[in-house]
Amino acid sequence: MTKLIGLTGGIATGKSTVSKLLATKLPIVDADKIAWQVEGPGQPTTQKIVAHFGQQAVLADGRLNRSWLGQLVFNDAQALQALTAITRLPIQYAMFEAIVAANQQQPDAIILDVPLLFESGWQHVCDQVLVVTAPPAVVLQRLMARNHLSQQAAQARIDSQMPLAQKVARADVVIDNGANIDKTKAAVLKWLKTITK
Ligand SMILES: CC(C)(COP(=O)(O)OP(=O)(O)OC[C@H]1O[C@@H](n2cnc3c(N)ncnc32)[C@H](O)[C@@H]1O)[C@@H](O)C(=O)NCCC(=O)NCCS
Ligand SMILES: Nc1ncnc2c1ncn2[C@@H]1O[C@H](COP(=O)(O)OP(=O)(O)OP(=O)(O)O)[C@@H](O)[C@H]1O
Repeated sequence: MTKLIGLTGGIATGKSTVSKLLATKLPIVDADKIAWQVEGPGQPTTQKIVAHFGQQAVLADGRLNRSWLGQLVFNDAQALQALTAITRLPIQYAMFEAIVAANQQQPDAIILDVPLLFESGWQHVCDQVLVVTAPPAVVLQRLMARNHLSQQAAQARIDSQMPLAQKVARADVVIDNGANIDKTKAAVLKWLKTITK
């Protein structure tokens, strides 16, 4: 039977990097990608975001104004809670659809790449949960570089999530992505052998 494998970790620890390594062997359901679709121009969820946060939440062409909204919610816990209350269920529903579609190929496992896996309760339907980690200073540097954020803005994003140590404590498997990518690749391939036929 197809296993459901949760893949999570702190922001910018390297979930997408690990997910890309796994994607060569297993189907991936990517919650961030699904969120982009659910929050696309004219989507019901986008309309609800505008109704709550105002017209500034979208750009002139109807796309979500991610930098404006990110700046707001990652510095205001109540705003983040309001956004999550609007987006959580539509994202989960779209994820169920993607899981059903992936299951048609009867793979050994389906990877659920979900940044907010524990916060959303997905661990309860997963056979195993993989948590990707890296040291705090490395995470901060990677986040600042990738998203062109100041140290303060990057730290605010990190602080808006469940602490990484709590995620690690709940992991079945910890993938350390603090060093170079070759080390991570070796760990991922080793784990993969335990899952695939
Ligand atoms: C706030 C938004 C507009 C910021 O967009 P931006 O392009 O700058 O960031 P991106 O979407 O790439 O998210 C980056 C990371 O932020 C973290 N993050 C995103 N949403 C949330 C949230 N609701 N709570 C805590 N952390 C979050 C995740 O680690 C994610 O990987 C965007 O993240 C969003 O719409 N979030 C709500 C949807 C959601 O919950 N997505 C997560 C799916 S599990
Ligand atoms: N082992 C590594 N060595 C150097 N840089 C890395 C390594 N792993 C990932 N990175 C870089 O760090 C940044 C964060 O990685 P990635 O996007 O995979 O994290 P993520 O956990 O998916 O992030 P988010 O939670 O924001 O979606 C990216 O710019 C990526 O290229």
